[in-house]
Amino acid sequence: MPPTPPEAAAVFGERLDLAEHYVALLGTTGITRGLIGPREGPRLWDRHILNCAALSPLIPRRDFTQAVIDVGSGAGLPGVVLAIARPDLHVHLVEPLARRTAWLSEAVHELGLDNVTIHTTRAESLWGTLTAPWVTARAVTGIVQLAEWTLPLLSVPGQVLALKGSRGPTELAEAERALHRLGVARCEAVRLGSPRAEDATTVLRLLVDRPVDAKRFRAQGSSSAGSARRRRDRAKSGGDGKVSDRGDRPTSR
Ligand SMILES: C[S@@+](CC[C@H](N)C(=O)[O-])C[C@H]1O[C@@H](n2cnc3c(N)ncnc32)[C@H](O)[C@@H]1O
Repeated sequence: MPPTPPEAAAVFGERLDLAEHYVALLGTTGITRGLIGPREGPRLWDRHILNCAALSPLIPRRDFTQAVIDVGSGAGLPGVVLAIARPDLHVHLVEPLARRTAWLSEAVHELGLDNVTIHTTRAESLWGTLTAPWVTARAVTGIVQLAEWTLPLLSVPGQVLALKGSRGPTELAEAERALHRLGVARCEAVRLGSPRAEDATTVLRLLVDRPVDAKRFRAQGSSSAGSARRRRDRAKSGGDGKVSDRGDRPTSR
């Protein structure tokens, strides 16, 4: 297993042993069962764990439990990392592929995490049944399609936090008008500095201050304008937006 970097202690505090255990699971059965690419083993900490943990300071601590919906969790990135770093949060992992959620269930059980719920389904199928003030996602799809899938999951006020790489600000600039049309009140690209990051990390933050009606997206989803926008969005982001059962690419950060 890759050695634990010194920054990890500051991020995980007394739950560092849990983070190390999760890295060990990712680096063994996570790889053999195809949840994470075989070349990711040596860079699990830098490219995955610390990259995902960078989201944590964007969710302020409250004196009550806040829910987070992590969409397209794959091997639990960033949802499991947040659940380990932040026992004050309850994290819902949303992942449609049963093969992946089977591994996630075993991992969550082995880590003894009691602040995680796993949903084997697509984000859109939870519209009207699950809401939270925070939605997180990494490497799932382009920002406009992600907004379509996730804005109906937000309680108000609420935020989508999408982890991106150095191209994040450009992606946001290109998507801003479409995002406002979908009901986003404000959006910004937050640059996160990490001395160990291979690539600059950006979080695209979408703020919503009134409920977003999912019916609008159902209607848009059937329109040719909606389909054309999604095709453009996918092409720009490199995200496929499809649910395929191949091994995860490292990320499209
Ligand atoms: C490239 S993987 C990224 C996994 C993880 N977030 C990471 O950074 O390693 C994208 C994941 O999104 C899931 N996904 C695709 N469409 C989805 C949808 N509509 N709702 C929820 N998850 C979806 C896929 O099954 C896949 O596991």
